[in-house]
Amino acid sequence: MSATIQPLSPTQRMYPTVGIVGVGLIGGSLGLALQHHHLATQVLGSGRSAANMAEAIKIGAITQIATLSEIAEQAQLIVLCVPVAQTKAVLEQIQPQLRPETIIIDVGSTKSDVIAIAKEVLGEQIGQFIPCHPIAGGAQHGATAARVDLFEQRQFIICPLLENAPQAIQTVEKMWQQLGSTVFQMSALVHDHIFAAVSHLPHLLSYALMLQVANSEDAQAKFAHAGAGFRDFTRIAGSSPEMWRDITFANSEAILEQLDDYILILQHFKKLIQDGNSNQLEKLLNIASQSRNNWKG
Ligand SMILES: NC(=O)c1ccc[n+]([C@@H]2O[C@H](COP(=O)([O-])OP(=O)(O)OC[C@H]3O[C@@H](n4cnc5c(N)ncnc54)[C@H](O)[C@@H]3O)[C@@H](O)[C@H]2O)c1
Ligand SMILES: O=C(O)C(=O)C[C@]1(C(=O)O)C=C[C@@H](O)C=C1
Repeated sequence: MSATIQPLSPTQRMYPTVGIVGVGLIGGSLGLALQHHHLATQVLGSGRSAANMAEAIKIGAITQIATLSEIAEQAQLIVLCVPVAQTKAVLEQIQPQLRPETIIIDVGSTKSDVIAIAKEVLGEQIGQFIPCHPIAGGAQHGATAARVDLFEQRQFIICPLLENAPQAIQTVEKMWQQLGSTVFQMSALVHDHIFAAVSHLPHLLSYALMLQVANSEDAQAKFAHAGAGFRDFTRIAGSSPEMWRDITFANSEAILEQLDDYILILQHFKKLIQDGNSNQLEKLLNIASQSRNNWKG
């Protein structure tokens, strides 16, 4: 845990120059945190929107705006913090200048698709790519939403490739531990299955409920009187539509499985309500309530 990890001296910095591609919520928070913990001397940032990059400089998330070529030439660590469907375009631009000692990691919410793209673009250099995913975030997006403490007391997942050097994985692990995260390793398949259930499906459900209420004739009255339950359930419906469109299609197989199971439960609930079967409904609500109350998340 972060409390037991000693800070590094400047000479021990693992990656003196870090390049962040996509300086939004995650990229911006990483830039702030790396500098706060003195883990990088220079943080180069590359992005798609000039206004967002200006904000990234203003809040100090990056020390300099750079092109992808400059990042590939100068950074010891490159972190891809773009929506997952942008991975291919970014890697294709980095690959021609990629130095053999540079490590690339990503923070994408899906892993199998990102790994397939990285293998396709990087070919024999795939060992330099370490697939990652911080389980930290929020519904706001862009550099304005960046937070220096975003990764503290959060999980960080690595889905190592056979081609990755153990030493390179250890260095990435150590960096995220210094940022306050607890690091776990798992396969991409297991990762995508788990997060389809506990992250991707909940986001789709939240968007769906928001749509249902917003599209109803008396939407104004509903919004005017909605309380904490609706607010909690729909918080994540304010998340980036581009990011969630990409995640949904990147992990569609696992998400569809979870969606089918969820629909079965909803249909079962519907039948119990139609039949007036309050005993059975209460039994199921009890199981769910106990599971939620026992969950330490
Ligand atoms: N938001 C979360 O809760 C969360 C949590 C964990 C992981 N992630 C993953 O992190 C990544 C970034 O998410 P975010 O929440 O920071 O989103 P964000 O929208 O805040 O930031 C993404 C940034 O990438 C930039 N960008 C998009 N395409 C680009 C391109 N081709 N080249 C350069 N920059 C480009 C955008 O302009 C934006 O500033 C996504 O892959 C997402 O799946 C998000
Ligand atoms: O805190 C939030 O709002 C989040 O949705 C964060 C959250 C999640 O827990 O589902 C979202 C996407 C990720 O890839 C990781 C974390």
